[in-house]
Amino acid sequence: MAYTSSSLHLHKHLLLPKTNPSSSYSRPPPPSFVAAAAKINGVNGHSSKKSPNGKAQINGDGKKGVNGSGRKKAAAQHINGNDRIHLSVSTGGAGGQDGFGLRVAFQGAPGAYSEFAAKTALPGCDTVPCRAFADALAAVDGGAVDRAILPVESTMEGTALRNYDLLLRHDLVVVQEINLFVHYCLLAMPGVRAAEVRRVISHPMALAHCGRALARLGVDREPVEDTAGAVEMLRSNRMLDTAAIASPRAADLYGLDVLAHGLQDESWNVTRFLLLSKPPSPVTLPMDADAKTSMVVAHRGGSMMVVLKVLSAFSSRNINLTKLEVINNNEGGGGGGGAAAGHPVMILDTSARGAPTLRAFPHVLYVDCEGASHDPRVLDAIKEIERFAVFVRVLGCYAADSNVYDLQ
Ligand SMILES: O=C(O)C(=O)Cc1ccccc1
Repeated sequence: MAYTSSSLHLHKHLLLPKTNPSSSYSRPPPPSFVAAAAKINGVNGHSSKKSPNGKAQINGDGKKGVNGSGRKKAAAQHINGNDRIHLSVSTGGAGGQDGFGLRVAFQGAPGAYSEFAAKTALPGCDTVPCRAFADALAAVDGGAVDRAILPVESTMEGTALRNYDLLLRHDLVVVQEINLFVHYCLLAMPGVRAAEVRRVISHPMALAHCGRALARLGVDREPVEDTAGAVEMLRSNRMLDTAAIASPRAADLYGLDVLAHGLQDESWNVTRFLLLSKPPSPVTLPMDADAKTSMVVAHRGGSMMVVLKVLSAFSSRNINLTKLEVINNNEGGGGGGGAAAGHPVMILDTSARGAPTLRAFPHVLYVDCEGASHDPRVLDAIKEIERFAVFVRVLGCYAADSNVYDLQ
């Protein structure tokens, strides 16, 4: 038994045709983004504690973080139709909140991509490293932090089913989405040459995204918890035959050499992250905001018929879908990479009176649509789906963010 998963429609902005970044970089940024850049530059270093050497610390553990002196201006690219324009920085997302005073849990060591995503979403936040994604979600669920950040899909691999599994087991709401260009570098201890590298360690997603480059190098691959953790491991163990795949920022933070840039098999490599909070959602969307609603639909099977009915519920109301992922645990299906391959999807049902219960569903759809969850058209579509579905849970309603941020 294994999950089968078919993604019918990935996040629409991640599917835009590739453009040549160098040609779009020459465009001048619109004034509003210049203003935002100035604001963020003032923020840097303000929220972070300073160590005696003037470097920023995260959680007082002496590690440098992305806020403070280690952080340069974050570049953002705005997508207008097929047009990519090199702009400047995130404004902090929905409602203009910059995240001051908020603690955001992420999986990995300081310098992990998830941390960059958190700082992009909420530049003023304090980031809290966690060993595993499950720990980050438990931290926000248990009230130890205010938010958690989770990568949920990438242009190269589609939905990160394991992370969806985790999300569904918790009573958390999606409050923001962030799309990040992910550039991978090959990092090694100072002085180590590429020819001396026998083994490459990194997060499994990073190893998968760089499969062709690693095959060319003819090295062994070893998965570790996260990209920055791999870099930290190299440095603390002074590994001279091993390289790590991580960001150029991680190279700066940990003082490693960059042996190669742009290791990813596809140049258009964007990861979508979700920022999660305990309900009720602390984010109030302006009435005129472009919103998105994420939901999970459990049904009795017969996926294609159900998919047609779901499509009809939205299309008859002129609502666009930005994601539709079909999850089945049919015997003999190709693996979808979910944490519990061969097992039903476990979803926390928070709708019933009394304590929320974890329920098992073999047939599930992950759906994102345009529009707010309180929009009458979206409400009606959900009502229609509830007539034939076993269970529907709205995972959150948040500002649609068509930016793709580039932290290179
Ligand atoms: O390992 C990291 O740095 C992460 O944040 C997880 C990850 C890995 C690869 C792409 C995006 C996120």
